[in-house]
Amino acid sequence: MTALPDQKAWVAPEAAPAAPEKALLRFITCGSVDDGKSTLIGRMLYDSQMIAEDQLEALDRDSKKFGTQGGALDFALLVDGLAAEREQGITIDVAYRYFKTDRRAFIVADTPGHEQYTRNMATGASTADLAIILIDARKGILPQTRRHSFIVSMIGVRDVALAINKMDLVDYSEARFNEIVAAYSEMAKGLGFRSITALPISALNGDNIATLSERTPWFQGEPLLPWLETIDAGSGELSEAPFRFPVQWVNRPNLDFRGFSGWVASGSIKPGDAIVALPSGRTSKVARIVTQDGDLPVAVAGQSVTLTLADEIDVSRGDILSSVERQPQVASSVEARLLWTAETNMHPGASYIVKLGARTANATVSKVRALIDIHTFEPAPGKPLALNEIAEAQLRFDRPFPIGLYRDNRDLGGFILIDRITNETVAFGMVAPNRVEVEPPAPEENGVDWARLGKDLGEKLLPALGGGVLIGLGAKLFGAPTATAVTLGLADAAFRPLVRGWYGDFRAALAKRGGDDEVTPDGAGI
Ligand SMILES: Nc1nc2c(ncn2[C@@H]2O[C@H](COP(=O)(O)OP(=O)(O)OP(=O)(O)O)[C@@H](O)[C@H]2O)c(=O)[nH]1
Repeated sequence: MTALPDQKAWVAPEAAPAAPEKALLRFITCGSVDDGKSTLIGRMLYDSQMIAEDQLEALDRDSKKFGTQGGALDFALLVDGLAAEREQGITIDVAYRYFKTDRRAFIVADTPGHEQYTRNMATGASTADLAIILIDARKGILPQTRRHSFIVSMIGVRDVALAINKMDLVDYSEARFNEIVAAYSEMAKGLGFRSITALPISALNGDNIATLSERTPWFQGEPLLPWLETIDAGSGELSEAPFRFPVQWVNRPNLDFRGFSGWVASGSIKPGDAIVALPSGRTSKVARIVTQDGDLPVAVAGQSVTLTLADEIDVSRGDILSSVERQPQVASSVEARLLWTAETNMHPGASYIVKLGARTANATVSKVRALIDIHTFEPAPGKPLALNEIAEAQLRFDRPFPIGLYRDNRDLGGFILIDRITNETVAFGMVAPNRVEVEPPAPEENGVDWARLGKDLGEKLLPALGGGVLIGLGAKLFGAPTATAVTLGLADAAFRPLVRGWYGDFRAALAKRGGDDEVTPDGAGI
């Protein structure tokens, strides 16, 4: 057996005092295919000494068999667990990895770079506090970088690490790094990130991962792992927000105890505080905050507890207990962003099941207001959604829900749509203010450009026919389709070749529209 390379010790900076236990940090790695996501995660596991001796031996064996590094350790193999993806060399599912350093524990979602797996990426992002967006230093910003950045922002991730990877392949060029950072900052304007922290790295060689690299003396920032250990991402603001407690379970072990179990989605609560149960609107006061380790004097965002109330009010699974002064809206119609995740297209007007927290209802997409063009982030005319498309839409539920904006509270603003028959999740939804409504261009109706038709009639056909006045009158009296048929009927045999080509397009458009009695199926009428 070949000797394994020494596992680089991950040492916390010397001066750092024994840090208090930090909250778990959930993050996602995303980027285009082959940007090095799996390699980066493998490298982080390795540098934080999270790889057991036997795993390291297996990695060494696998690296020789499948690796891309000429026998040296190929860290991507630690993470790309599935046999199929090893053969194809791509990540096809979301792999969650747990690792910890002396100062923090992490859960990282490694998500696929391929476009058809955008939904997996969105799944990974839905629990993340932070995103590492990888960019191959040679390639710069790719379409997937834009798509992933957009989805990450839509799903509520506010802090981003822009990891410009494979710096070894661009000679650790400061100019190239700055160029990509500038382009990304420009692109990300309007995505609403709170912070973008750029780092030049080589996941393969370990540059700027655990320690600062001598090969980038120009880099003034922190290496990735120490930065991840200390960043305050995600939930800080939630403790300041109004109290929201989605009830996951009505806990009734005996006649003397009735508690409501769940987790504090935002804000804080203490015994004696007034609450309102939604959607019923009944009010009471918190009597006790019960946990396995005894009663608490206060519970804050992120804690799982059981609340007992001073009064016997009707509360069921899926209800929200809220602060009385600042209550969420209770609504049966919402504006939302939808990411379509099903292979089958959206059926306009169809009824889906909406699941928001522990509550479900019937839902219809009443209007697709605008599609979001993932390359320009600009809205385009709305239409039923296909796989991986994103739209701003209006939904109607058959009963009222307590809701909130997703960006304020994922628990009250995030939902999924489920197909009633296949039980498949067809869309992720986020309650969001509607920005725009884009209607399809008015003259184009049912595939027929009526304006162009009229223009062509006037400019080309009618002068030739010499019957302009009559046809113009016909158009006014009968409307455009009938007038066109009349025109065609009047056309002299001499003009038939001209008319036929033009008429063929027209007929195809009408056929798409569902046929028109005045037009014979094979065009034999002319
Ligand atoms: N030279 C160099 N190669 C790298 C670096 N990071 C990753 N690679 C190589 O780039 C290729 C792709 O890396 P992966 O980690 O599999 O990429 P990925 O982004 O996980 O790709 P998918 O799983 O297909 O989404 C592999 O051959 C890696 O060894 C780096 O910093 N420098």
